[in-house]
Amino acid sequence: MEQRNISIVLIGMMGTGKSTAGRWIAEQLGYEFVDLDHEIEVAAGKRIPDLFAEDGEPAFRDLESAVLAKVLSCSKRVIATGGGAVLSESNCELMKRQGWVAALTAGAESIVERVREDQGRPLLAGGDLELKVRTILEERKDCYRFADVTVDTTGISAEEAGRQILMHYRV
Ligand SMILES: Nc1ncnc2c1ncn2[C@@H]1O[C@H](COP(=O)(O)OP(=O)(O)O)[C@@H](O)[C@H]1O
Ligand SMILES: O=C(O)C1=C[C@@H](OP(=O)(O)O)[C@@H](O)[C@H](O)C1
Ligand SMILES: [Mg+2]
Repeated sequence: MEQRNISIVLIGMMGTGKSTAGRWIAEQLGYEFVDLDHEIEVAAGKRIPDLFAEDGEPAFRDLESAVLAKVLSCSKRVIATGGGAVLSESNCELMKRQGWVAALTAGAESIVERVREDQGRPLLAGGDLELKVRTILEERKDCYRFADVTVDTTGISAEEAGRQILMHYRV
């Protein structure tokens, strides 16, 4: 597929700025912005915390995979995935085959600051936030390596992260 039309898929830990940078990149390119979490909420008819609480994480993951396959069927999209979409190997294979994949990273302290006020992430709810962030970062540290490009967002704005991704995409 011609790289200039291929959909951009953003992966990375919660709070690395996938949704924020993704929306900005889509605006710059005139591509459609798709937030996978939003599409999952529409498909489920409920918010993500309710989906986790009422149906469980496995049900969320199944829906995540189904919605991912659907949104990857079109080019000229910027797709912000959820941080755990990479936990399924078949999801990763699909992203790699159907999209151009950019991974966002950030240090644990930055992530904690960014997600602290947001109650929308059930995996980070309750207890010691920093410990949860560090544990999940460690558990998933190898899951984002398959990306075509990786951008560290620590200390830079979401817009600057988007700019760096676009520079690589346009090459
Ligand atoms: N590069 C950045 N620097 C500072 N804050 C950011 C940055 N990117 C995103 N944010 C903020 O961090 C929070 C989480 O961003 P979000 O885009 O939802 O991340 P993700 O989709 O990766 O979980 C939001 O409040 C957002 O405004
Ligand atoms: O990392 C994860 O497992 C998750 C990340 C969230 O998306 P963001 O990465 O956009 O926060 C959302 O999909 C859900 O709460 C689970
Ligand atoms: Mg997001």
